[in-house]
Amino acid sequence: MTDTLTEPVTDTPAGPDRPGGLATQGLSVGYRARPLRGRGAGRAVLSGLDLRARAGELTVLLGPNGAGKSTLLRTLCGLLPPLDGRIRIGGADLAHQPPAALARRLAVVLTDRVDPGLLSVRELAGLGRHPHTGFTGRLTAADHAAVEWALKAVGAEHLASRPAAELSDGERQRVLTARALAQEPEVVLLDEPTAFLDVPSRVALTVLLRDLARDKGLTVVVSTHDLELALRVADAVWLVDRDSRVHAGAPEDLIHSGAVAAAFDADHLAFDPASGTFGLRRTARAGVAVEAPPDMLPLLERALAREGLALTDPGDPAATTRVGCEGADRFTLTGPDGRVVHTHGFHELTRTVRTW
Ligand SMILES: Nc1ncnc2c1ncn2[C@@H]1O[C@H](COP(=O)(O)OP(=O)(O)OP(=O)(O)O)[C@@H](O)[C@H]1O
Repeated sequence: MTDTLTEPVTDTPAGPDRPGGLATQGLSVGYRARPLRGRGAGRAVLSGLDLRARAGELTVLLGPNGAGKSTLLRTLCGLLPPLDGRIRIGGADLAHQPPAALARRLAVVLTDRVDPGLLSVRELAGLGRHPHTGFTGRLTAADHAAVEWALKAVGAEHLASRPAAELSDGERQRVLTARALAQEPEVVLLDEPTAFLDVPSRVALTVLLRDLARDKGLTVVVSTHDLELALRVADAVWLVDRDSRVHAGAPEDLIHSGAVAAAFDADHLAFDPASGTFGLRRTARAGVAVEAPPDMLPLLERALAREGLALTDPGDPAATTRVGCEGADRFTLTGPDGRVVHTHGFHELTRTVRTW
């Protein structure tokens, strides 16, 4: 399912591709053996990659810990030399691009700690403009406007005058993303940009990156462990599986092929292809007959599953426990021995059935 660098630009059936984008051909990424150790050519983490991130799309890189996501992103931005193969940005070979030209086309946010020294947030974001400034490095009005826009886009304009060294992890992550956007590149590579963000901010940043890709024709590649969010928002996914194979396609392609489940299912975690969400594997020890309004059923199912009880039909004669709902969060429990207990709230409910 992977795209190749040589894939022709097509206007059927998928519609015309925008020019630009990022593509790899036969790419191997990894680490060369140190000369002193003198042990061969080094270790490939991922090999034979024929991948394509399209302009105008958010491509999300997924995979378990240690799968090689950071190694791939570092190679794509030129920080690590490829062990083999080629990388093209907008059709031009990465290896042949002068650093100054590359800096205008490609922005990167990695997970490395950045020491901002005495810079303010605005000045730190302003560093993103340097590939565009002249010899003096002085920012023009247009540069300042780009910085203000980028800070606003990531919801960090209120931080602009603060010393960057004082930022929280999540605030710093936003500002570094703003620095990359201020650069106005063709391609943006971000390694776990949502790692330190709270849930609403994760959603906001991921949607922002997708919208920027679409509205401005950017090529955006983001690694993340936010699987469900990525599968909902991303236009395309590169998924590294446990055997170091990379699957590429729309999220639904990889859900449908079983690649998502194969990469992440574990002892306690199971992927549900119908909803595109992960859930805890449940091994019910008994059934519980529940009579409750429909809006309470999902919450009761969650709470009781934690206690090893699976919901059954209210009329099920085999159910040893019964739960009735009286109003908002008041429950009547009938235990296996016929004992009746009235509880208030889900915590009392679960603590009670745990003792039965
Ligand atoms: N500098 C290095 N030298 C040698 N091996 C390295 C180096 N950095 C990482 N590795 C190894 O390369 C493999 C891939 O690591 P990488 O950091 O790319 O994974 P990742 O998918 O980004 O993981 P995570 O989700 O935990 O951040 C791992 O086995 C790691 O130990």
